[in-house]
Amino acid sequence: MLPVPSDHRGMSLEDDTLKLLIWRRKAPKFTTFRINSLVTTPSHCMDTLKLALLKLSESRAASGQDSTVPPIWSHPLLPEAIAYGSWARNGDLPRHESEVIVDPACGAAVLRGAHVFVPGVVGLLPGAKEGDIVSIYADIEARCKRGWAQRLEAENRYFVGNGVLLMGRKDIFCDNGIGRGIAVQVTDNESGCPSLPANSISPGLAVMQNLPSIVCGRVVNPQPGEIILDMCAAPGNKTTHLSMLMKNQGVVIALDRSATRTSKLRQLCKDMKVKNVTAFVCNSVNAVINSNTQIEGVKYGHQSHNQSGPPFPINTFDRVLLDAPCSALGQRPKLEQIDFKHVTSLPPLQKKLFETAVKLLKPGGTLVYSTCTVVVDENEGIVRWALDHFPCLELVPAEPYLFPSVSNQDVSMILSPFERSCVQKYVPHGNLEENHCERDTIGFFIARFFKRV
Ligand SMILES: C[S@@+](CC[C@H](N)C(=O)[O-])C[C@H]1O[C@@H](n2cnc3c(N)ncnc32)[C@H](O)[C@@H]1O
Repeated sequence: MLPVPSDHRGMSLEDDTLKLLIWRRKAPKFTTFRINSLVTTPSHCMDTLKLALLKLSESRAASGQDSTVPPIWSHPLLPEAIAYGSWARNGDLPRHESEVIVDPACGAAVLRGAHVFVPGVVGLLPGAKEGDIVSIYADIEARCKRGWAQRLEAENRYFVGNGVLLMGRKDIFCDNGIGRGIAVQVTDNESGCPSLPANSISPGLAVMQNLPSIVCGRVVNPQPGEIILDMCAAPGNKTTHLSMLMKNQGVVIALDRSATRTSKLRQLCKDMKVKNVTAFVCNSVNAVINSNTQIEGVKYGHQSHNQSGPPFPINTFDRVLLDAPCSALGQRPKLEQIDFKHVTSLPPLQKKLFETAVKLLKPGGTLVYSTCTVVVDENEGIVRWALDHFPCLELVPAEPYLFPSVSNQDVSMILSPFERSCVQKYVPHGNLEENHCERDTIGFFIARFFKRV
């Protein structure tokens, strides 16, 4: 069901895909990190970030830009979450004659504070040369082939920032494949998000993670010594959070269908000194031993587990996180068009994965279902289906709550008032000027179930 439901805080997004598109294009004004308490403290990371922001602000002051250091906070309920704000802005950024066209993913990265790397560039006007001051536009309609040499019409492009061109066409669109390095040093982006150097916080000390994803790990609430399944785990942001909450004690089994993403997960575990995660490349739909072939008496104790991959016997895990593959319409900034066919193809896969999750969960265990989308069929629709199909499941409050659930007509027809009060949903809201890190964030959905004994 699209578009997204209305929001009780005021703005209705029903039947208004355009508003969703506008919201997706804006970067949240806050950049959130999750601190790895296995190896560091929030205050250490906040001090490091403060220093990095101060340095940036000095260089901005030197070039005459607004240099008020963005605020930095730690979250009162989630000590592992810290966030910093954006540069203040008086008026619009100037637009320059010389233009660089980038692909939508590169455009979104610029809005998040990145520079423009060569592979992201699709177009540059003839005659553009190193040292030119340029405006950067994203090719939101995917009109340009690599090497494009004209201006894009206003309705097909989206302004993301300004910068200094560091190389000309010849180096960017070189004949022998794709060049490397920074093509445009971004001096100001449209979102005001600071361009902190990638290594501002050493790898392993913290990861950039949106606030609702951090809440999701807390809703799972894993305990030291338990055995946890993370069914769609890569690249491991939530897996490593679970492990951190368990103080590295117990077992986390991380599954993902993508081998490349699973390698990233393993690397993240290494960087973060996470020791109780074992990862497997696996289609999680098939992660349960078929009931006909179930091996009686196999115990997945903490010792044997490291050697034992999927499929697993039924009733194996204390807690299961199903952070499902989804349409990701809550992710922002995103500059691509929405692929509606893809959106409608997802609930059948989500249901198959859910069915496996229920089988693998121990009676008395906790199942958390989450997505980073705002589509009702992928969220409340799955909860309704699950409650109707699995009498063993009970919907329980997805605490801790940062956001109350959403009430609107669509959702009221699917979930009862009590059920609506249990789930947690982050949705776009009307006031794009909202200035709060819990409100100006990504779209996300969390539901928690208890499996009756
Ligand atoms: C929302 S992302 C997971 C993000 C991850 N939980 C984190 O916090 O870093 C969804 C993941 O599901 C994986 N996936 C998709 N279909 C799957 C399947 N049938 N079995 C296992 N993983 C699957 C994708 O490869 C992708 O990595």
